[in-house]
Amino acid sequence: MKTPAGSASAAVLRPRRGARTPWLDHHALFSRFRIGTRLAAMMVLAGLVAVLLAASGIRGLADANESLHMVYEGRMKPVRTLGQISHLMLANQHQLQIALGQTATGAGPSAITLDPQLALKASEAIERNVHTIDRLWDEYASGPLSAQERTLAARFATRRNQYLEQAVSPVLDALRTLNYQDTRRLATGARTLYERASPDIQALVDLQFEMAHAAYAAGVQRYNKTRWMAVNALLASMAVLTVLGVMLIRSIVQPLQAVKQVFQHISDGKLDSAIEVRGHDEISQLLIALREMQAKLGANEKAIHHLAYYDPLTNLPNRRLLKECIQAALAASNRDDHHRALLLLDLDNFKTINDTLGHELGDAFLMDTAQRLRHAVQAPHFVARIGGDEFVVLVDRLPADEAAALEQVNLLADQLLAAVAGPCLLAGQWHHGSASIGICLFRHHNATIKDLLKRADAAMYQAKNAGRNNHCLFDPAMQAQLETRTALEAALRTAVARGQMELHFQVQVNGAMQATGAEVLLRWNHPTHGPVPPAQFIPIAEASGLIHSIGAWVLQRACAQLKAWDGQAHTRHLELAVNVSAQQFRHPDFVAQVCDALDRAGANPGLLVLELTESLVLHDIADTVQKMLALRRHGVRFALDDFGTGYSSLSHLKQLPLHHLKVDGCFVRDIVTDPSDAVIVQTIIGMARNLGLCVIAEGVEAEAQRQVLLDLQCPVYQGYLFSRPLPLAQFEQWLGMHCAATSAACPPPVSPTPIPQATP
Ligand SMILES: Nc1nc2c(ncn2[C@@H]2O[C@H](COP(=O)(O)OP(=O)(O)OP(=O)(O)O)[C@@H](O)[C@H]2O)c(=O)[nH]1
Repeated sequence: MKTPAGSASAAVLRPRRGARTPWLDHHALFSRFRIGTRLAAMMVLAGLVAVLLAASGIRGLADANESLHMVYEGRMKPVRTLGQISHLMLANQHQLQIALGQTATGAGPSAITLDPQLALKASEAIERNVHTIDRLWDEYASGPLSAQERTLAARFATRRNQYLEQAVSPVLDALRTLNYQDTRRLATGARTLYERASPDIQALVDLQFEMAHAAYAAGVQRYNKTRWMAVNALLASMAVLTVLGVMLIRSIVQPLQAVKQVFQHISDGKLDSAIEVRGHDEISQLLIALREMQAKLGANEKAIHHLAYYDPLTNLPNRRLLKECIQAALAASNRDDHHRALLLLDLDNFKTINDTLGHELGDAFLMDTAQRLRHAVQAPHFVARIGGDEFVVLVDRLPADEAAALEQVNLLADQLLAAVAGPCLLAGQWHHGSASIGICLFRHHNATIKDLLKRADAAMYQAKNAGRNNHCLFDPAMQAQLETRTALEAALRTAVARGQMELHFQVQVNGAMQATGAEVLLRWNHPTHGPVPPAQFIPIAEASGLIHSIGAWVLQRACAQLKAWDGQAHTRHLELAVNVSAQQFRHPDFVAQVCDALDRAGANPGLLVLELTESLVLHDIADTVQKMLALRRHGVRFALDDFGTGYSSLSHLKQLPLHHLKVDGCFVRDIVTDPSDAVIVQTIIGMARNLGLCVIAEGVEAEAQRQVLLDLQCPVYQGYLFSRPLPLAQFEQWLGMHCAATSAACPPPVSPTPIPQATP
């Protein structure tokens, strides 16, 4: 039997309280959402992070661009402008030097004049430069200036105005008048004013460089800050995304591993794992489906186990489970000194309940009996139904002392018999059952399961033979009987082929002592055991299934005999009655078997009488009638054997296509002395007459019995008074001696006569 799955498996799938694994908590959080939703959320989050990082990068680039712009536009352009102004002022000095370089000589020192062309050119260039300086300065001064710049610019503007007004304007006049001396003097003054203004403009330029450097440093700082923020944001978002990603992956992978584990448990046959579902996602739904599947598989396995190990009718353990328990008891008996016992309980005459009340009530009786046995047998003992009306009780842990063990087991057997004997209401009537119990004690693993069951079976048969409703202990002598039975079964298999089987014939005569037929009786002459009684070998043949081949052989021989007698005048009228066992009759091929035997022999079917017992006929009345009618259509006749001992009802009799009723010998035995037997026989004869049946009285052993039967107008007799069953040759001899040349078929029924007074 399967043991329940270990708690380890449950622990894997359902962590202990307070020791919950982290993934399950993540799972609890995550599994509230579907996996698709989780993945989409993760992607959106990653997208957002990417957008934020890109935005901060773009912003950093914009800041850097702004810094560059500031350096160029704000500082480099003024530097160039101021440089141009300085350059133009220097260029003016240069023009003056050129103009002073070529002179014309007049009378006296004051007669020296400037070259008109060069003077003109210089004055025009200086004028242009002055205009350009004005424009550039206006351009510079109109731009955004810092306070320091404004201070420096104001100083430079003063110097420039001095330069223009005190130097440039007079010098232009001197140039136009070509006055060398004035031009030379004013040029020197202009240089002085230029040199005074030049440091101011240089200070302005230096300031621009300082401010450009400061703007550059601010740009670098902003760049570093942006880079720091970007890198940190990237690292932080990567860390967050990694943690979330790992949690997301674990929230999917680990539950999937749990699913895999559930599958593993299921494939290992552990179907009671606790599967905890804590979310609503796809895996949770899968786990729910798995839990349902596991529950269904568990239920199916239980059902299969129950079907395999329990009897569906009584719900008691069946033979298979019993064998496993006996095996365990045998193993345990190896380790201790306890006695143990098997009690095989077979209900007495249970077939009769089936036959008379029907199978349904038979089933009800079995269920009721099972219930009683269940109550009578307490743990550690064990009761099982092993088939039909057979139950086995395994008694565990009896005392080591044999006498004490026997005492206990006998007590239990008495209790079981009392339990079976309790009243049971069947079809409105109280029924008291009884049983026969075979007991077999064992210890120290001294037998196999088969041995033990065989021993209990042998003891049970002993109890049956001892009159039923009792129990019997197996003893080794029974073992010998068992072995004999086994040996007989082996010998029986080859008995027909070896010519050990023989038919004997017991004559049946009419009132005029004329032979009307014979009953065929099978005899087995065993080479070493001698003649084996039918009561001994027929049950073996039935139990082993050999009855089919033996029965077929008997039919073939009987038909061959009918054919043989057909050729002689004094035997051609004789009927041959063949006993048919229940197993043989129930075989689906029985009708074909009989027809085949008749056809092969070419015998007259009207002379073949098949003898059926009441219990056989009533077992399955519909099947019986169907088979009898099929054979009847071929001309075969039927006799109801042992009539009066069973439970045939008139309604059953009416349905059966019978030809003979055989009155059981037990009514004939005391017919002379017991008026009730005479009344019974007379009633049977009267009834048979009314039903158109021929009566044959069995067991007629005395002339007085024959006389009474004759008075009762019994038409046919059989018994030792006329002849014992004889081998063929002696039977034919008997026929020759007693009724040669006489012909007598079973006479028609006659009207009943009053019952004669029995003589004491
Ligand atoms: N109702 C019913 N009958 C069953 C079931 N299984 C077997 N049987 C019948 O039980 C009967 C067993 O009969 P036996 O034990 O051979 O004979 P018996 O009449 O009990 O006679 P003894 O055992 O010799 O006292 C047979 O007729 C079977 O057909 C079952 O499940 N339900």
